[in-house]
Amino acid sequence: MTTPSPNAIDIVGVRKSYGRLEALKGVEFSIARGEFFGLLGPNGAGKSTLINTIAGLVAPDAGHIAVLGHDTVKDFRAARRKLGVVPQELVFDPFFKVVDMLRIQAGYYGSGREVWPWIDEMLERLDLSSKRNSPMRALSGGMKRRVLIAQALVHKPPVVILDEPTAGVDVELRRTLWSFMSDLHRQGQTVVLTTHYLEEAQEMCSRIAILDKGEIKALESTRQLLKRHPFRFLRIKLAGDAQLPDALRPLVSSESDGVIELKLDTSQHPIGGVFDTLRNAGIAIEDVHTREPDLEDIFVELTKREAVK
Ligand SMILES: Nc1ncnc2c1ncn2[C@@H]1O[C@H](COP(=O)(O)OP(=O)(O)OP(=O)(O)O)[C@@H](O)[C@H]1O
Repeated sequence: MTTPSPNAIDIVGVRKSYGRLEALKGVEFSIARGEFFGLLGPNGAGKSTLINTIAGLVAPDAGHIAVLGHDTVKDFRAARRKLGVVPQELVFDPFFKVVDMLRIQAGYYGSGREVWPWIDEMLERLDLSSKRNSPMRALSGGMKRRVLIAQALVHKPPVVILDEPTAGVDVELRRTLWSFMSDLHRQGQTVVLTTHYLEEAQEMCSRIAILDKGEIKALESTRQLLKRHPFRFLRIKLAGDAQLPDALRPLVSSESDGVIELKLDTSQHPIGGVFDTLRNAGIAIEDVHTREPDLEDIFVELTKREAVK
Protein backbone atom coordinates (compact mmCIF):
# COMPACT_ATOMS: atom_id res chain seq x y z
CA MET A 1 0.00 0.00 0.00
CA THR A 2 1.29 3.45 -0.80
CA THR A 3 0.57 6.42 1.39
CA PRO A 4 1.58 9.86 0.21
CA SER A 5 4.44 11.05 2.36
CA PRO A 6 6.65 14.07 2.16
CA ASN A 7 9.42 12.10 3.83
CA ALA A 8 12.23 10.05 2.32
CA ILE A 9 12.08 7.63 5.26
CA ASP A 10 9.52 7.22 8.03
CA ILE A 11 10.50 4.94 10.90
CA VAL A 12 7.65 4.21 13.33
CA GLY A 13 8.06 2.31 16.62
CA VAL A 14 10.63 -0.14 15.25
CA ARG A 15 11.71 -2.94 17.58
CA LYS A 16 14.08 -5.79 16.85
CA SER A 17 15.51 -8.40 19.19
CA TYR A 18 18.07 -11.12 18.58
CA GLY A 19 17.15 -13.66 21.23
CA ARG A 20 17.19 -11.71 24.47
CA LEU A 21 19.21 -8.85 23.06
CA GLU A 22 17.07 -5.86 22.15
CA ALA A 23 18.97 -4.31 19.25
CA LEU A 24 16.26 -1.69 18.54
CA LYS A 25 13.95 -0.57 21.33
CA GLY A 26 11.17 1.35 19.62
CA VAL A 27 13.05 3.65 17.25
CA GLU A 28 11.00 6.42 15.69
CA PHE A 29 12.01 9.30 13.45
CA SER A 30 11.68 10.59 9.92
CA ILE A 31 14.18 11.78 7.35
CA ALA A 32 12.91 14.47 5.00
CA ARG A 33 13.49 14.38 1.27
CA GLY A 34 16.75 15.97 0.26
CA GLU A 35 18.35 15.74 3.69
CA PHE A 36 21.97 14.78 4.28
CA PHE A 37 21.39 12.81 7.44
CA GLY A 38 23.89 11.28 9.84
CA LEU A 39 23.14 8.15 11.87
CA LEU A 40 25.78 7.87 14.55
CA GLY A 41 26.37 5.60 17.48
CA PRO A 42 29.04 3.52 19.18
CA ASN A 43 29.75 -0.09 18.14
CA GLY A 44 26.76 -2.30 18.69
CA ALA A 45 24.32 0.64 18.96
CA GLY A 46 21.99 -0.89 16.38
CA LYS A 47 22.86 1.21 13.31
CA SER A 48 23.35 -1.69 10.91
CA THR A 49 20.24 -3.41 12.24
CA LEU A 50 18.25 -0.25 11.57
CA ILE A 51 19.72 0.14 8.08
CA ASN A 52 19.05 -3.50 7.27
CA THR A 53 15.48 -3.03 8.47
CA ILE A 54 15.06 0.00 6.21
CA ALA A 55 16.49 -2.06 3.33
CA GLY A 56 13.96 -4.82 4.04
CA LEU A 57 16.74 -7.31 4.83
CA VAL A 58 15.74 -7.64 8.48
CA ALA A 59 12.07 -7.88 9.47
CA PRO A 60 11.17 -5.70 12.48
CA ASP A 61 9.43 -7.43 15.41
CA ALA A 62 7.18 -4.40 15.75
CA GLY A 63 6.65 -1.08 14.01
CA HIS A 64 7.05 -0.23 10.37
CA ILE A 65 9.17 1.73 7.93
CA ALA A 66 8.27 3.49 4.70
CA VAL A 67 10.63 4.70 1.97
CA LEU A 68 9.03 7.58 0.07
CA GLY A 69 5.71 6.28 1.38
CA HIS A 70 6.29 2.63 0.39
CA ASP A 71 6.10 0.18 3.28
CA THR A 72 9.30 -1.85 3.39
CA VAL A 73 7.43 -5.08 4.14
CA LYS A 74 4.04 -4.80 2.41
CA ASP A 75 5.41 -2.90 -0.57
CA PHE A 76 8.94 -4.29 -0.53
CA ARG A 77 9.74 -4.05 -4.24
CA ALA A 78 8.66 -0.44 -4.63
CA ALA A 79 10.47 0.56 -1.41
CA ARG A 80 13.62 -1.24 -2.54
CA ARG A 81 13.63 0.47 -5.94
CA LYS A 82 13.66 3.87 -4.24
CA LEU A 83 16.63 2.91 -2.14
CA GLY A 84 20.33 2.36 -2.73
CA VAL A 85 22.14 0.76 0.19
CA VAL A 86 25.89 0.49 0.54
CA PRO A 87 26.41 -2.26 3.09
CA GLN A 88 29.15 -2.32 5.66
CA GLU A 89 30.37 -5.79 4.70
CA LEU A 90 32.11 -6.24 1.39
CA VAL A 91 29.91 -8.83 -0.31
CA PHE A 92 30.54 -9.58 -3.99
CA ASP A 93 31.34 -12.29 -6.48
CA PRO A 94 35.16 -12.39 -6.69
CA PHE A 95 35.25 -13.50 -10.33
CA PHE A 96 33.07 -10.80 -11.87
CA LYS A 97 34.73 -7.91 -13.61
CA VAL A 98 33.88 -4.53 -12.09
CA VAL A 99 31.94 -3.23 -15.09
CA ASP A 100 30.04 -6.50 -15.56
CA MET A 101 29.04 -6.58 -11.93
CA LEU A 102 27.56 -3.09 -12.25
CA ARG A 103 25.74 -3.91 -15.50
CA ILE A 104 24.28 -7.08 -14.00
CA GLN A 105 23.13 -5.14 -10.97
CA ALA A 106 21.41 -2.63 -13.28
CA GLY A 107 19.68 -5.60 -14.92
CA TYR A 108 18.15 -6.59 -11.57
CA TYR A 109 16.35 -3.27 -11.64
CA GLY A 110 15.24 -3.73 -15.23
CA SER A 111 17.78 -1.25 -16.60
CA GLY A 112 19.86 -1.94 -19.70
CA ARG A 113 22.28 -0.07 -21.92
CA GLU A 114 20.70 3.28 -21.12
CA VAL A 115 22.48 3.25 -17.75
CA TRP A 116 25.91 2.32 -19.15
CA PRO A 117 26.97 5.97 -19.51
CA TRP A 118 25.98 6.48 -15.85
CA ILE A 119 28.06 3.45 -14.88
CA ASP A 120 31.04 4.90 -16.76
CA GLU A 121 30.49 8.26 -15.09
CA MET A 122 30.47 6.66 -11.64
CA LEU A 123 33.63 4.67 -12.38
CA GLU A 124 35.29 7.92 -13.42
CA ARG A 125 34.08 9.88 -10.39
CA LEU A 126 35.06 7.10 -8.01
CA ASP A 127 38.51 6.83 -9.56
CA LEU A 128 37.89 3.29 -10.79
CA SER A 129 38.09 3.71 -14.57
CA SER A 130 41.43 1.91 -14.77
CA LYS A 131 39.89 -1.06 -12.92
CA ARG A 132 36.73 -1.43 -15.00
CA ASN A 133 37.87 -4.76 -16.47
CA SER A 134 39.56 -6.11 -13.34
CA PRO A 135 37.97 -9.00 -11.49
CA MET A 136 36.62 -7.97 -8.08
CA ARG A 137 39.08 -10.22 -6.26
CA ALA A 138 42.00 -8.21 -7.67
CA LEU A 139 40.86 -4.96 -6.04
CA SER A 140 42.03 -3.48 -2.75
CA GLY A 141 39.54 -3.13 0.11
CA GLY A 142 39.03 0.59 -0.56
CA MET A 143 38.40 -0.09 -4.27
CA LYS A 144 35.88 -2.83 -3.49
CA ARG A 145 34.05 -0.46 -1.22
CA ARG A 146 33.86 2.11 -4.03
CA VAL A 147 32.50 -0.51 -6.43
CA LEU A 148 29.81 -1.33 -3.88
CA ILE A 149 28.93 2.37 -3.74
CA ALA A 150 28.54 2.42 -7.53
CA GLN A 151 26.51 -0.80 -7.32
CA ALA A 152 24.08 0.77 -4.85
CA LEU A 153 23.61 3.79 -7.12
CA VAL A 154 23.30 2.02 -10.44
CA HIS A 155 19.50 2.45 -10.58
CA LYS A 156 19.75 6.12 -9.53
CA PRO A 157 17.73 5.68 -6.34
CA PRO A 158 16.32 8.88 -4.82
CA VAL A 159 17.36 7.73 -1.32
CA VAL A 160 20.88 6.47 -0.61
CA ILE A 161 22.07 4.88 2.61
CA LEU A 162 25.78 4.44 3.16
CA ASP A 163 26.83 2.26 6.09
CA GLU A 164 30.39 3.27 6.95
CA PRO A 165 31.37 4.12 3.36
CA THR A 166 34.73 5.52 4.37
CA ALA A 167 35.84 2.72 6.71
CA GLY A 168 39.33 1.59 5.74
CA VAL A 169 39.61 4.25 3.04
CA ASP A 170 42.63 6.56 3.10
CA VAL A 171 42.29 10.30 3.58
CA GLU A 172 42.63 11.27 -0.08
CA LEU A 173 40.01 8.76 -1.21
CA ARG A 174 37.75 9.79 1.61
CA ARG A 175 37.83 13.30 0.10
CA THR A 176 36.90 11.82 -3.31
CA LEU A 177 33.95 10.03 -1.73
CA TRP A 178 32.82 13.09 0.20
CA SER A 179 32.80 15.18 -2.94
CA PHE A 180 30.89 12.46 -4.81
CA MET A 181 28.31 12.21 -2.03
CA SER A 182 27.97 16.00 -1.86
CA ASP A 183 27.26 16.11 -5.60
CA LEU A 184 24.57 13.44 -5.25
CA HIS A 185 23.01 15.47 -2.48
CA ARG A 186 23.15 18.68 -4.52
CA GLN A 187 21.33 16.85 -7.32
CA GLY A 188 18.46 16.23 -4.89
CA GLN A 189 19.24 12.77 -3.55
CA THR A 190 18.53 12.06 0.10
CA VAL A 191 21.71 10.76 1.69
CA VAL A 192 21.87 8.85 4.96
CA LEU A 193 25.32 8.19 6.31
CA THR A 194 26.66 6.17 9.19
CA THR A 195 30.24 6.86 10.07
CA HIS A 196 32.78 6.51 12.82
CA TYR A 197 34.53 9.66 11.64
CA LEU A 198 32.70 12.29 13.59
CA GLU A 199 34.35 15.17 11.79
CA GLU A 200 32.91 13.68 8.59
CA ALA A 201 29.39 13.79 10.04
CA GLN A 202 29.99 17.31 11.33
CA GLU A 203 31.10 18.49 7.90
CA MET A 204 28.56 16.66 5.74
CA CYS A 205 25.32 16.12 7.65
CA SER A 206 22.72 18.79 8.25
CA ARG A 207 20.89 16.65 10.82
CA ILE A 208 22.09 13.89 13.07
CA ALA A 209 20.56 11.08 15.10
CA ILE A 210 22.65 9.48 17.81
CA LEU A 211 21.64 5.89 18.48
CA ASP A 212 22.90 4.11 21.58
CA LYS A 213 21.86 0.69 22.90
CA GLY A 214 18.94 0.58 20.48
CA GLU A 215 17.55 3.98 21.47
CA ILE A 216 17.73 7.44 19.94
CA LYS A 217 19.71 9.67 22.31
CA ALA A 218 19.67 12.83 20.21
CA LEU A 219 17.99 13.92 17.02
CA GLU A 220 18.53 17.43 15.80
CA SER A 221 20.29 19.66 13.35
CA THR A 222 24.06 19.41 13.53
CA ARG A 223 24.22 23.10 14.38
CA GLN A 224 21.73 22.79 17.24
CA LEU A 225 23.45 19.70 18.54
CA LEU A 226 26.75 21.55 18.65
CA LYS A 227 25.13 24.59 20.30
CA ARG A 228 22.95 22.75 22.79
CA HIS A 229 25.73 21.64 25.06
CA PRO A 230 26.79 24.51 27.27
CA PHE A 231 30.35 23.37 27.81
CA ARG A 232 33.59 24.84 26.59
CA PHE A 233 37.14 23.65 26.78
CA LEU A 234 39.82 25.87 28.22
CA ARG A 235 43.42 24.96 27.47
CA ILE A 236 45.96 26.53 29.74
CA LYS A 237 49.69 26.33 30.19
CA LEU A 238 50.79 27.46 33.61
CA ALA A 239 53.94 29.53 34.02
CA GLY A 240 57.02 27.83 35.48
CA ASP A 241 56.35 24.56 37.25
CA ALA A 242 53.13 25.71 38.91
CA GLN A 243 50.57 23.03 39.77
CA LEU A 244 46.88 23.36 39.14
CA PRO A 245 44.97 24.24 42.37
CA ASP A 246 43.00 21.28 43.79
CA ALA A 247 39.74 23.18 43.32
CA LEU A 248 40.18 22.99 39.53
CA ARG A 249 41.36 19.35 39.37
CA PRO A 250 37.87 17.85 38.89
CA LEU A 251 37.49 19.93 35.72
CA VAL A 252 40.54 18.46 33.95
CA SER A 253 39.57 16.56 30.79
CA SER A 254 43.08 15.94 29.47
CA GLU A 255 46.66 16.88 30.10
CA SER A 256 49.67 16.59 27.83
CA ASP A 257 53.01 18.36 27.40
CA GLY A 258 52.16 20.76 30.21
CA VAL A 259 48.93 21.87 28.52
CA ILE A 260 45.94 21.24 30.75
CA GLU A 261 42.48 21.08 29.21
CA LEU A 262 39.58 21.92 31.49
CA LYS A 263 36.02 21.05 30.54
CA LEU A 264 33.75 23.79 31.82
CA ASP A 265 30.01 23.68 32.09
CA THR A 266 29.76 27.41 31.47
CA SER A 267 26.52 27.73 33.43
CA GLN A 268 28.32 26.48 36.56
CA HIS A 269 31.94 27.36 35.91
CA PRO A 270 32.33 30.59 33.98
CA ILE A 271 35.75 30.94 32.41
CA GLY A 272 36.41 34.09 34.49
CA GLY A 273 36.02 31.99 37.66
CA VAL A 274 38.93 29.77 36.59
CA PHE A 275 41.15 32.80 36.08
CA ASP A 276 40.09 34.15 39.51
CA THR A 277 41.01 30.85 41.19
CA LEU A 278 44.43 30.83 39.51
CA ARG A 279 45.08 34.47 40.37
CA ASN A 280 44.06 33.96 44.01
CA ALA A 281 46.50 31.04 44.19
CA GLY A 282 49.24 33.30 42.83
CA ILE A 283 49.62 31.23 39.64
CA ALA A 284 50.50 32.93 36.37
CA ILE A 285 49.29 31.64 32.99
CA GLU A 286 51.76 31.31 30.14
CA ASP A 287 49.28 30.52 27.39
CA VAL A 288 45.52 30.11 27.05
CA HIS A 289 43.06 28.93 24.37
CA THR A 290 39.39 28.10 24.38
CA ARG A 291 37.84 25.39 22.25
CA GLU A 292 34.20 24.92 21.30
CA PRO A 293 32.89 21.39 21.73
CA ASP A 294 32.84 19.40 18.51
CA LEU A 295 30.65 16.47 17.59
CA GLU A 296 33.07 14.02 19.15
CA ASP A 297 32.79 15.73 22.55
CA ILE A 298 29.01 15.71 22.32
CA PHE A 299 28.95 12.11 21.17
CA VAL A 300 31.07 11.08 24.16
CA GLU A 301 28.89 13.18 26.46
CA LEU A 302 25.69 11.53 25.19
CA THR A 303 26.94 7.96 25.01
CA LYS A 304 29.49 8.20 27.84
CA ARG A 305 31.89 6.13 25.83
CA GLU A 306 34.94 7.07 23.86
CA ALA A 307 34.20 7.46 20.18
CA VAL A 308 35.91 4.93 17.97
CA LYS A 309 38.65 6.45 15.86
N1 LIG B 1 22.19 -11.40 13.19
C1 LIG B 1 22.40 -11.13 14.47
N2 LIG B 1 22.27 -12.06 15.43
C2 LIG B 1 22.46 -11.80 16.72
N3 LIG B 1 22.81 -10.59 17.20
C3 LIG B 1 22.97 -9.60 16.32
C4 LIG B 1 22.78 -9.81 14.91
N4 LIG B 1 23.01 -8.63 14.27
C5 LIG B 1 23.33 -7.74 15.22
N5 LIG B 1 23.31 -8.30 16.45
C6 LIG B 1 23.56 -7.63 17.74
O1 LIG B 1 22.71 -6.49 17.79
C7 LIG B 1 23.40 -5.36 18.37
C8 LIG B 1 23.38 -4.22 17.36
O2 LIG B 1 24.26 -4.56 16.27
P1 LIG B 1 24.44 -3.62 14.99
O3 LIG B 1 25.36 -4.34 14.06
O4 LIG B 1 23.13 -3.20 14.50
O5 LIG B 1 25.20 -2.37 15.64
P2 LIG B 1 26.01 -1.21 14.92
O6 LIG B 1 25.58 0.05 15.59
O7 LIG B 1 25.83 -1.29 13.45
O8 LIG B 1 27.49 -1.55 15.31
P3 LIG B 1 28.87 -1.30 14.46
O9 LIG B 1 29.14 0.16 14.53
O10 LIG B 1 29.85 -2.11 15.27
O11 LIG B 1 28.64 -1.84 13.10
C9 LIG B 1 24.79 -5.85 18.72
O12 LIG B 1 24.80 -6.20 20.08
C10 LIG B 1 24.98 -7.08 17.83
O13 LIG B 1 25.84 -8.00 18.44
